[in-house]
Amino acid sequence: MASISNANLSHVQSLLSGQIPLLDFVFPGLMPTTSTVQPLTDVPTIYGRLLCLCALFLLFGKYASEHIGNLLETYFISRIEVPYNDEAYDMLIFWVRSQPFARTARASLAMVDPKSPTHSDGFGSYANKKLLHYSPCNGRCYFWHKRHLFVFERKRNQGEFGFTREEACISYFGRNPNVLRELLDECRQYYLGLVKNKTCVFEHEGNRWKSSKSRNKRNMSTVIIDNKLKEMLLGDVAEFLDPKTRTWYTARGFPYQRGYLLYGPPGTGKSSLGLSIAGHFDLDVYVLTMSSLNDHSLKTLFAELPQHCIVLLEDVDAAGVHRTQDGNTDASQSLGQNGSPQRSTDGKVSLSTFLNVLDGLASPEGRVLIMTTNHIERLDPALVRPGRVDKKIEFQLADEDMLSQLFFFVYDLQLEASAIDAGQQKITRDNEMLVFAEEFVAKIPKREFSPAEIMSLLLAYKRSPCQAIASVDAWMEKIREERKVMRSNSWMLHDDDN
Ligand SMILES: Nc1ncnc2c1ncn2[C@@H]1O[C@H](COP(=O)(O)OP(=O)(O)OP(=O)(O)O)[C@@H](O)[C@H]1O
Repeated sequence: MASISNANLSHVQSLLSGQIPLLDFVFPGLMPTTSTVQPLTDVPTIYGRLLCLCALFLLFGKYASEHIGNLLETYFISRIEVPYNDEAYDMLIFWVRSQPFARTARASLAMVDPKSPTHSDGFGSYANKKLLHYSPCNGRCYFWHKRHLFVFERKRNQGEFGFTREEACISYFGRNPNVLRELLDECRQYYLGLVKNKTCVFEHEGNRWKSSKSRNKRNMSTVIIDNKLKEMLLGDVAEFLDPKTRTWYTARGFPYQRGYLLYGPPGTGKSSLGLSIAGHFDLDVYVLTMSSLNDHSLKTLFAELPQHCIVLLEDVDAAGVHRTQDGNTDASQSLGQNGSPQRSTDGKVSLSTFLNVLDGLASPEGRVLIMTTNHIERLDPALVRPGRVDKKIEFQLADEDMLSQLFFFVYDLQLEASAIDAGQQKITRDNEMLVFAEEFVAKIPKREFSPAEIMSLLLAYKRSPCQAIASVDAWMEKIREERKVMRSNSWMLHDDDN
């Protein structure tokens, strides 16, 4: 028996000493491991030899599996990486979240579903409040889809400026890249279904745009401004977005871009109009917050804008766009806060960079810039010159026509609901509403209150036009009083500054 086992062992030993160079040939890089292990096969006892053999096979198994894994990945697996800052990332993640395999992943990311209610259902039950949704995270998920085996990988780590960065990749066992493209197209369709009738809003994280939220499209009819002005603006944007206009610009060497400055008192509908234009033309909105930018990030962000989008820069006067006292738009001058020129060493945006970026040399074509301000007089003339700002549109406090439109805007919908009982009754209500509207308009001085203020009164009595009319006097007193207090506070602040 012993002689058999000794013969076997010596056979294995000779086999190994013969096979190891062969293994090194098949699996390059294995040499250092095998040469370390080879002296161990000379161990005299049978148990020692068996132990060495086991260790050798384990090492070999580990190496072989890695090597085979790499081979498979290189030659038999197709893969698509999806960058975090691209909208394709949202497309993939939203789709993954909706899939059954996302619910069974062992490592998941939990987040509150923004669409779930944030309040109780009115009967004290919180069953549906702040529901969580889960998506696979930090690991691999295998799933079957349309008869193919896919792998979804996602990693989260700390990125620049303390922002969380993620990486995602989707791969499948096969050599046809179209299978992955078809899957991503399915993700795209799913995402487009989710954001249908929504305006996608992007904000910046460091030097990158990131989709922040999508909000319901705001209908143009919900922004009450002079109708002619509205039509002029819609016509202007429509003409700009027309492909023929692009060809016209290109033929003449003009940068294909458009800029609007909406100015006027607070609460007159400037931002609302910007968002409703985006909704009307189905454009995404990119919101710029100048206070968190420097020259480099501003240039990078403009360079990464897609074709045809709206760039919204609110309260541009608060970004402190000024000229130096010697009249230069020097690069060392920055868009600091409170309108005071600052040196660019503090990492803010310099006026000259801002103007260059607006001139469009580094930005993609087709962007529509909408800037809003309450103080047009504080803006540097260079900023608002034609070419940078093509149209300046003034927003005003509510006049007679706007007051009446706002009144009907709030109560007209109720009128529609009550129109179920149609006929004579409806006509009577219509007449009644006209009388109410006239009474309401007559009580409020023109150009004293903003549409936002008027809206706040009407919404407080949204079910009772009579009560709204009855409350007008007290409400005006309250608003005037509040304004006085605010004015005296701002003088006090001003005195303190001195
Ligand atoms: N012209 C308007 N028509 C309809 N709603 C309006 C109008 N103006 C203001 N509102 C309402 O008032 C609120 C504030 O409006 P918005 O933010 O658009 O004003 P703004 O002019 O941009 O103000 P600010 O200059 O302070 O940024 C919104 O809820 C909006 O619906």
